[in-house]
Amino acid sequence: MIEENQPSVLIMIFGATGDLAKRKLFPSIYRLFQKEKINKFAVVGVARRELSNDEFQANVKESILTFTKEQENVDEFASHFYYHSHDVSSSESYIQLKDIADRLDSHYQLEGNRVFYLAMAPEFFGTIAEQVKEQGLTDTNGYKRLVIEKPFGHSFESALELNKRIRTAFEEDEVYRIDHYLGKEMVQNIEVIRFANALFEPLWNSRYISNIQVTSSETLGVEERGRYYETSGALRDMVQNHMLQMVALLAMEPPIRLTTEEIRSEKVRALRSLRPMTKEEVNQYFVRGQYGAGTVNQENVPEYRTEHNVDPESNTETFVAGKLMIDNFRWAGVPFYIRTGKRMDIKSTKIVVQFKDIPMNLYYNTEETLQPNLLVIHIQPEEGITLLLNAKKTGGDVKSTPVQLSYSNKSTDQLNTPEAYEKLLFASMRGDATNFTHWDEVALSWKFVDSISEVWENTKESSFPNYEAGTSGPRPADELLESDGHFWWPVENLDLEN
Ligand SMILES: NC(=O)C1=CN([C@@H]2O[C@H](COP(=O)(O)OP(=O)(O)OC[C@H]3O[C@@H](n4cnc5c(N)ncnc54)[C@H](OP(=O)(O)O)[C@@H]3O)[C@@H](O)[C@H]2O)C=CC1
Ligand SMILES: O=C1O[C@H](COP(=O)(O)O)[C@@H](O)[C@H](O)[C@H]1O
Repeated sequence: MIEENQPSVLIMIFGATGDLAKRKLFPSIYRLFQKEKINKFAVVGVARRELSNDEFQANVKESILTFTKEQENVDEFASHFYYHSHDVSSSESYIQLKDIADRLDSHYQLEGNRVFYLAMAPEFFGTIAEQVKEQGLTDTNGYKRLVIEKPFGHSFESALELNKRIRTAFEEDEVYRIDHYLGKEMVQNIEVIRFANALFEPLWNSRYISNIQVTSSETLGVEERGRYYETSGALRDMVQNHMLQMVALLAMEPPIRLTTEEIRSEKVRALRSLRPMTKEEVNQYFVRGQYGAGTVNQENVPEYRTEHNVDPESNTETFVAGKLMIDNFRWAGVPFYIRTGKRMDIKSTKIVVQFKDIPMNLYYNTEETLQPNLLVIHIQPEEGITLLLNAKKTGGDVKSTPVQLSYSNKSTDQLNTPEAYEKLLFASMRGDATNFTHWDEVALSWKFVDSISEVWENTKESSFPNYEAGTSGPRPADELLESDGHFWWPVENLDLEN
């Protein structure tokens, strides 16, 4: 059941001295507090290093100032934070944590509601879930929920193993697997655009749509995450979760109701319809890349293989492009192209829906530049929608010209959209699991991605590095579309401002 606003809750953050807690979690909880969405709450931060409550609260205040640039009510806010120095493998430490939790529960009247937020390296996820149960932290009168960060496993087998361990302590409906793309405003908007518009709903199928392109490009490199990224690559880091989640939302059938269960079940059906590939077909449908040295935002940047904690002969992909076919009645024959990479020319996530040409175009003779209709969903950095149409060129002759109808979220609502983590944290407190990934989605995504990684991990890519940093990726990614008679719509030309 989804609770009303102002849930009372004790949040236990495992990994409270880490990067995610500092950059995303403390600022998100602060914004919820400032918006008065929570007032009866306490946070226990858990990590190995020794800190007093005062030192921890000082860290929280510094994070608020750095990442929100605000400090109103920050002392009062930080007074809700407590710290427990803890090694995740020590049972004794969980017993002390239980004592702290019980005391805060009664002090703040939190009704026994507990969110366990795992913001630590994934190898600890299973142990923490088991320990919080064994040491009685989950024996509570209120709800108990586990919010779990990515990556959820490294393959289908490892995800299955992790899931079994978690499920010894939490039911599936108590597990909130984070995919932060599902917290993004315009990703959540996909369903509304599709299902609330008479203009699009009837056209959303293979009769009218030529292809759909989903691009998520980053200018950042691998930064300090070389050790993790070497075992992950762009396929596991971005495709298994964010990219396939966006495809599922674009491809799913309308749910019969807007409930968590109905939406999830339609997403699962869409993922089940992904056309499987044989080993021989993988490189026909998918292209991998790795960045070489280049220039990004006027700065010279090194090649991936010389980044910190990266093998100088690394076979890890930092770029993936792929063609997904969804073998069901609605999408037969319509390619869904996806593309994601690090150190590309632009930071941008966009979806382009390309409609088919009309059967007979009266303007072919007079106008060479007639374009297909496009619906562009701008996920980030700008948020909005653009519809590209053809209209009459002003003047005497009957000639057509492309025109754009644009809606920008920010300029229309005059609001800063809430950060994804703020929305997801609040949803987990309220028991709304709609924008978290169900185990069935995770399992299907891993099975699909495993079929690609099995081939890539067993064949060294001799062309690596095959794209220069600061570009739009390797040439074979363009050829993937050209062989179907398509091309990638250039994301920079589709900006809302243009
Ligand atoms: N950072 C980000 O932007 C994102 C992170 N994530 C995910 O979030 C999770 C955390 O990432 P991030 O914050 O970057 O990681 P960090 O390495 O910055 O933080 C790890 C945290 O774990 C604690 N820790 C490590 N070992 C132990 C132990 N044995 N017992 C108790 N605490 C321990 C560390 O504290 P101490 O050293 O004091 O013990 C620290 O608080 C990962 O799963 C990551 O994949 C997902 C998306 C984005
Ligand atoms: O999950 C991840 O996402 C980020 C990209 O997120 P965005 O919101 O900035 O688009 C990516 O940099 C990171 O490697 C990956 O783990």
